Amino acid sequence: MPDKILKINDLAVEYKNKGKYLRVLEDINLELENGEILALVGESGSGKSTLGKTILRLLPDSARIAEGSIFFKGEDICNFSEKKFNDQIRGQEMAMVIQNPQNALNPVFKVGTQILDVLYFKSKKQKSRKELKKEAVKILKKVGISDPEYRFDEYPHQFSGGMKQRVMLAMAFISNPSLLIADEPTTALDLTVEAQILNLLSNLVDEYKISILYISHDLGVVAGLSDRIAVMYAGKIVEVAQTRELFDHTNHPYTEALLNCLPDYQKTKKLQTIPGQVPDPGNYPAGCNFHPRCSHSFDRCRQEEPRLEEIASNHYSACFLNGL
Ligand SMILES: Nc1ncnc2c1ncn2[C@@H]1O[C@H](COP(=O)(O)OP(=O)(O)OP(=O)(O)O)[C@@H](O)[C@H]1O
Repeated sequence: MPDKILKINDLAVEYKNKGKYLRVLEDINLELENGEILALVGESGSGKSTLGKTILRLLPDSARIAEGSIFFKGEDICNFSEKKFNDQIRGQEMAMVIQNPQNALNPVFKVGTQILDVLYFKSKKQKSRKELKKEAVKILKKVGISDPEYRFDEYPHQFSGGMKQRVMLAMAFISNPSLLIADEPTTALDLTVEAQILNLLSNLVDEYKISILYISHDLGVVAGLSDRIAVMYAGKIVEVAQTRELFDHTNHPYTEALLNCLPDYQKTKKLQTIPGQVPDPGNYPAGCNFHPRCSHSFDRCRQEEPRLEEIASNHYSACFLNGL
C-alpha cells in the first residue's frame, strides 16, 4: 500500500454564482500519510470546508472541480463513478464528522436505532438488528456514553451536544475508515467538553490507526492533536509544516497573525484581531491574496502571486519575504 493515503495535486474548485464560475480553491497540493493527523486551519471563508467536501464529493451541484486530481490509496477518485464512490469510498473508506451533529442525526429516530442502521449495512444486511444491538450498546459505551443500554432508546434531543458528537464519532468509526474528515467537530461545544472530545478522538486514532484531516479555525485546538498543520488563506495553502515546527518557526505573516489572535489566558496582552477580512471569491486582490492585510507587504506582493516553497526541511511557505 502506498505511504500516502491521500494525495491532492494542483486542485482548483469553483462555485457557480449568477451564471459565472468563481474560483474558491486554487493550486491545492497536499499529502496525508497513513495514520497522520493533518490539521487544515484558517479563518472563516478560507475554503477549508470546500476542500473537505471536495474530497468526499459532497459539493453542491453548483460547484465543479476545475483542475487537478485527488488520489486516495493510489487511485484517482475523481474518475470514480458516483456509484463506485458511494459503494467503496464514502462511508466505507472515508467518513466525516461535522460541526453540528444535530444536523447529522435524524431527530425522529432513537439514537440506538441510528447506530443499528449503520451496523446493519456494515454487516451487508446479513445480521439481524436484534443480534447487532449488543454491538451497538458496546460502541456507545466505548465512546463514553454512560448507561448505554438506557441511552440506546433515547432520541437525539435527549443527548447533550458533546454526547451527540460522541455518537457521530462512534458511527464514523463503525466502518473502520482509513480517512476521517473532521470539520470543526468541537466548535459548538464548551471548552471542557471540547477537550473530552479531542481526547476521545486521539484514543480512537491510536486504536484504529486512521488518518484524519482535521478542519478548524483554531490553531490552539489543533496544537495538541495534529502531526502537521496546513494554513489556508483565500482558497490557497500558504504554509505547511510539522506542528512543532509551525509554532516554533512560524514563517508566513498570516500564520503569525493567526497565532497572535490566540487568547492569552494570563491576560498579559490585549486580544488581537487581524484587520480586514478574507476577500470573497471573485474579489481576490492582484498579487498575494493576503497583502492588503499584511503589515510586511511590499511592492512585489501587490504584483505577483507567491508560490509555496520549501524554506526548511518539510516546511513550506508562500511568501516573498523568504527571498529577501
Ligand atoms: N454553495 C456555495 N456557493 C457559492 N459559494 C460558496 C458555497 N459554499 C461556500 N462558498 C464560498 O466559498 C468560500 C469558502 O467557503 P468555505 O465554507 O469552504 O470556507 P471555510 O474556511 O470552511 O469557512 P467556514 O469555517 O466559515 O465554513 C467562501 O467565500 C464561501 O462564501
